[in-house]
Amino acid sequence: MTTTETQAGVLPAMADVPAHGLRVAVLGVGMMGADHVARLHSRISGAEVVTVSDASAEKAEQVAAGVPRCRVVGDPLAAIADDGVDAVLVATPGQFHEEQVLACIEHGKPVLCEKPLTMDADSSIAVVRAEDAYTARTGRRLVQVGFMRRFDPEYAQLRALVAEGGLGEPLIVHCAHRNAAVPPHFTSEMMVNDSVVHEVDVARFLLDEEIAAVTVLRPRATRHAVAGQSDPLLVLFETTGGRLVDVEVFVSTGVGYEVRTEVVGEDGSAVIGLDAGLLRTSGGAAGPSRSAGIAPDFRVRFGRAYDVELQRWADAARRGGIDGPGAWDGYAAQAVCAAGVEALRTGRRTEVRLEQR
Ligand SMILES: NC(=O)c1ccc[n+]([C@@H]2O[C@H](COP(=O)([O-])OP(=O)(O)OC[C@H]3O[C@@H](n4cnc5c(N)ncnc54)[C@H](O)[C@@H]3O)[C@@H](O)[C@H]2O)c1
Ligand SMILES: O[C@H]1[C@H](O)[C@@H](O)[C@H](O)[C@@H](O)[C@H]1O
Repeated sequence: MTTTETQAGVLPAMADVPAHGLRVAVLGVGMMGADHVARLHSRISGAEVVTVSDASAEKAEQVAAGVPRCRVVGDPLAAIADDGVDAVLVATPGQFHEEQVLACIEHGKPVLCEKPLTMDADSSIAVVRAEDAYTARTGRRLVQVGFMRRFDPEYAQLRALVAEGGLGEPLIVHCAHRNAAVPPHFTSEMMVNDSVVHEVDVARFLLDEEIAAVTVLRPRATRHAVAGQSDPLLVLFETTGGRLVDVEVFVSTGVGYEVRTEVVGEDGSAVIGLDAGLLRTSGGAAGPSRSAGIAPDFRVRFGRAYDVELQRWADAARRGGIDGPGAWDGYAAQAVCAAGVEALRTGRRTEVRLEQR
């Protein structure tokens, strides 16, 4: 079974393509949503943001003011149901994704949902099933999950190298995922669910197989850790093909946004995410000379990936489909994270419970 979904085969006939640009509603215009609105408005062709919705009316008004003809709709479900909206981008906090994505399926609207698909594996599989029922009726897929690293040129190159056998059989993947800082409410569970979820998807994307078990180790914590948090963590995935993936997740480095991945194969290894010009990243708070070349956050490091992700999604959505990681990928990531949170709690190796596809 392949874990990489390409949806070109389920796109409808060209007759269904709207003559106008894709009219997008963006739900949640906080850090990511506002960034995506700006991106859709200024860098993505064939799409326009016609509606924004946010729990904070003030924030929504502020963002809408920057986009001609964009209106504010208070109720996100009304924005989804609106006939003047062709597709939806969900960038609300994770706990609202399930209801909003299910509403998109009900109204037959393509949706790009920021990660996580939902907050747990049970609700994610419910989304997979709802979309499957829609696909059985229409031949269309609607749900794309915002695992943007798949659209990053370095990750795409690494996957191509692995897929064409350039490293021989891949055996081990080493990952580092470091954030300069996180808000005070960011728990160790969130380090798994919100941060390591990207490595879950990267591992499935690079190796094209599922993750079978997760172990989480808690090394000595940094004195900068948020109260009650174990930071850093070392997370180990075992894949169904017997490969190992280790992830160092460290969210209070005080330095910058460092995301590295190295694949070690039988015939060589390849690493991405090494910022050219970087000499050292240690020594306390980031100063310009110490962190030269390191992106401050994901909006900078993955800016190009978000551009490609949204352009390809908008192009596919105009034809009524998706082009990227789908609901199953979102579900599989949640199932692995659930095992990760249990492994974090118990200190034991925990097997992933994945439904039959
Ligand atoms: N792909 C990535 O690299 C990446 C990076 C950061 C965040 N994210 C994801 O993007 C999503 C948003 O994260 P963020 O950092 O922008 O959060 P945020 O808190 O900055 O923004 C969320 C916004 O949603 C609004 N909101 C809350 N409940 C709502 C509701 N029911 N309906 C409409 N609006 C509502 C809030 O008022 C806020 O403006 C999360 O799912 C997060 O995991 C992804
Ligand atoms: O929600 C964010 C986001 O997903 C980033 O890409 C990740 O690096 C952060 O650790 C996480 O908190």
